[in-house]
Amino acid sequence: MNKINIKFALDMLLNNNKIGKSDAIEIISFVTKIEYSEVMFLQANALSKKQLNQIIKISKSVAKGKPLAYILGYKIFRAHKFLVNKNTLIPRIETEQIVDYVNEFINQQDKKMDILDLCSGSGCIGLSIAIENEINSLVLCDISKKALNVSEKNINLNNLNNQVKIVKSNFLNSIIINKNKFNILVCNPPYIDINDNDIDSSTLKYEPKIALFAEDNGLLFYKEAIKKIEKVMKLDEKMMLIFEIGWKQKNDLEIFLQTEIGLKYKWKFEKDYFGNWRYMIINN
Ligand SMILES: C[S@@+](CC[C@H](N)C(=O)[O-])C[C@H]1O[C@@H](n2cnc3c(N)ncnc32)[C@H](O)[C@@H]1O
Repeated sequence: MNKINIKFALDMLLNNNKIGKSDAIEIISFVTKIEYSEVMFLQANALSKKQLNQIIKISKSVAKGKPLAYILGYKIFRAHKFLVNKNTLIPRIETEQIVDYVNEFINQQDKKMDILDLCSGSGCIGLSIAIENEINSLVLCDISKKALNVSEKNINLNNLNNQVKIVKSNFLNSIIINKNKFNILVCNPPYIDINDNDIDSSTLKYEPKIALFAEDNGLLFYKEAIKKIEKVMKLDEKMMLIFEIGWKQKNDLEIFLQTEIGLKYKWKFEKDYFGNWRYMIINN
């Protein structure tokens, strides 16, 4: 048996303490073009010298702190492939759960929904919803033209051109000017306090600052969206807003919700799978 095989490369990658098992399989799949789900069954397959060198090069870059998604040029999110580059945040596993809440809401409705993904980045949230449901329309909205270019590629990759539109906007400005209204608003805005020093060094070095930081202790975008509910949501139909939040932000947001919307709408907070407060959901 050829010693330079997939098993050899997997063992080598797993010796790199920055690479977990699923990333190691993803690297092998990327280099060999073997489906992710097949890699573990084909461990005896030989690797060429070129493939092994490519795997070693990727492993070294990851060891230096470069995020694997930026090296490969994509990230798997809810089993869907999304292209990413240095202009888009890398989709996070916590964010996947937003789509579960939206899917549940959509399943309870008898009409197709109009959806806004605000601060859309790669488009991973909105496009996952469009892939997993029958929707009426989806708008991806971001201030970064470069991020929108990536999301456009992701629309094409998933054959969603008919339902999805892209809008470049400073938060809700263009949406409000165009008088667009939605049943569902999903939003994972920048929410790290600009004075927060406790940020993963790789995130800080490689990911776009514009995707990370927000003023007002990181609360600026939530407050703006909550104040504008009447202007962007279809209030005479069933509606839902769902935001990803920082794990320390629930109390401050609760106080803001009490003063800003009181009993006008229902709201709740939910924890992610790691036990952190992570989602703010507002309904009529
Ligand atoms: C935390 S990232 C989220 C990206 C993607 N939705 C996700 O979950 O992976 C925040 C996004 O907000 C965008 N953004 C920052 N400031 C904005 C603004 N004023 N208006 C619209 N989008 C903004 C950034 O360009 C970035 O793509």
